Amino acid sequence: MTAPAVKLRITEIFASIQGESTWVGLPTVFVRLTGCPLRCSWCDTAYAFTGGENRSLDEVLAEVARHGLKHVCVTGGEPLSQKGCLPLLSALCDAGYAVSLETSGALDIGAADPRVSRIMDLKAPGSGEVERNLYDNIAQLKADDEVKIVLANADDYAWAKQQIATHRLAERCTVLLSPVAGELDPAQLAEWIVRDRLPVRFQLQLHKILWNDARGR
Ligand SMILES: C[S@@+](CC[C@H](N)C(=O)[O-])C[C@H]1O[C@@H](n2cnc3c(N)ncnc32)[C@H](O)[C@@H]1O
Ligand SMILES: Nc1nc2[nH]cc(C(=O)O)c2c(=O)[nH]1
Ligand code: SF4
Ligand SMILES: [Mg+2]
Repeated sequence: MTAPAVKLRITEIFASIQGESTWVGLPTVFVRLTGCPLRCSWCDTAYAFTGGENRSLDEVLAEVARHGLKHVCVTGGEPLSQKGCLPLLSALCDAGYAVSLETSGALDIGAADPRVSRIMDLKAPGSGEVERNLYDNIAQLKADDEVKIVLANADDYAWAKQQIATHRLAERCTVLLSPVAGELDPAQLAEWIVRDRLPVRFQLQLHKILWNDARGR
């Protein structure tokens, strides 16, 4: 009996410079899956909540291959909200790509192919989705995963400090602190991090510096 066809709903596939995580700066193919069960107040990708096109796994792999890059970032929307995301991740790894997964932290990361670098958000209160954090994910984090906390204000920063200490996040993997574009002054966040000697990596969304909020960049 042949395996059922893998279905994927895709918003966009594009080549750009990785703008986030420790992979920042690398030419990368982005595969943006459609749909998300969360509605973070500051989400910069609401256009991926709906729409998209049905694509087969083979069609997606062929389009990724046409870009001729080594790095692939599977994102969304919330990619793990589609069952097809898991076989997509494994097929990309089997094809020899270096794969990262951008995920909200609200869904179980445990079934993702262990070769994938999971860039997992921990939603701060300013997102309006702090209740959705799935704390069981933390014990599953590997050294090549990353936790990203996007901060909208000083309260979010205080919350992040508490989370980092309580869950000893920096002992597990890289912790990224990222300011909400247009809400928290990046320089202010950088000064807090240095002042408090936080064991984190400050991040700015590089692609927004290059191309503002353009889609498909
Ligand atoms: C669009 S989300 C898609 C992946 C997944 N749904 C998630 O939330 O991690 C990709 C990344 O962009 C971040 N992000 C979304 N809107 C942002 C904003 N306005 N400022 C800074 N980061 C933002 C998210 O926190 C997440 O780390
Ligand atoms: N250039 C670029 N880098 C990114 N890294 C993570 C992104 C995302 O939307 O998940 C993203 C994105 O949308 N564009
Ligand atoms: S989980 Fe990700 S895609 Fe969904 S609303 Fe939040 S930032 Fe946007
Ligand atoms: Mg983005």
